[in-house]
Amino acid sequence: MTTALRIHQLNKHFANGKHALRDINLEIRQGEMVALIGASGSGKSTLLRHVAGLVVADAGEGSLIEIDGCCVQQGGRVHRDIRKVRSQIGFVFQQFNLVDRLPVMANVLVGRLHRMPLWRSLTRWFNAQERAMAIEALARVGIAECHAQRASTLSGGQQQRAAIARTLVQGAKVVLADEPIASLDPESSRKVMEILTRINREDGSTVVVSLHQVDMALKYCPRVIALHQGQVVFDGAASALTPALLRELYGMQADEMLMGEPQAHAPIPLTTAPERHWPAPLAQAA
Ligand SMILES: Nc1ncnc2c1ncn2[C@@H]1O[C@H](COP(=O)(O)OP(=O)(O)OP(=O)(O)O)[C@@H](O)[C@H]1O
Repeated sequence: MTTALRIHQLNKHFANGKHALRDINLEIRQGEMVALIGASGSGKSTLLRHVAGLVVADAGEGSLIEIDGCCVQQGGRVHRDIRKVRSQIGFVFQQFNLVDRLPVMANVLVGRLHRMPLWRSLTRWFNAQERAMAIEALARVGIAECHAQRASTLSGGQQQRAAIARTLVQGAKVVLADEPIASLDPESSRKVMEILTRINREDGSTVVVSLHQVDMALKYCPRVIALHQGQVVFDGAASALTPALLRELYGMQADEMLMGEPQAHAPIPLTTAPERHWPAPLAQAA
């Protein structure tokens, strides 16, 4: 299987001196569904933003990020062809990043802009085929009937689904989702995770999703990468990440990571990862 994402020797110091990412080396194969977990401030967003080329790493000979063999950034410089590489990357944000006053359809069609001739992207003139594609994407995420509504009139969960539809019309090979369920209720969270799983399975897209809730990571993602203070402290099968190991890695912070939102309904398992039942706070698990 080909490598979808390669990160080599990545370090990031912010201007205030914070060493946010430390010697990150990772390889993610095409078609994997991977959870990025870690306590608040562990570096999840910073890492995903580097992968999308939104933030540059420390200057350094060896540092490299590649998507599908194409350079995103190297040695602290974003590649000159970053626009082309970015067209392969769909980014789903915690706060959806939709234009509130525009209809849902127009928000979704934004995903096509990079594939259109310049004159059309400037005038935002979309043809019938593109519109049909947007409706189909909205149908896949279950909100086709909302296409004409202003984005601001949708619930949080529906807005996040519209944001995912935008990555579908974009044709992104790699979907990076940064805390996509952090501001959603349990039912909406479950729907969003199931949609991401379906995209991964049906389209073969690589999905990397950062999550606060360990239970959601284990439920939906066969592979988990855990960050702690900017370092990768675990990278392996979800089934290997036991509560004891989590406590070893995070100490008291593990309790907070295990206390996800209670599930409104028992979710349908969609991954090959075994169903896991976590004792609520780790403190009680010993
Ligand atoms: N622009 C910045 N300038 C300085 N420090 C920053 C900046 N952005 C992030 N940091 C710091 O880098 C560290 C990692 O932050 P990051 O947002 O990546 O963590 P996170 O794991 O995504 O956290 P959360 O789960 O709370 O979103 C934190 O200590 C944060 O304060």
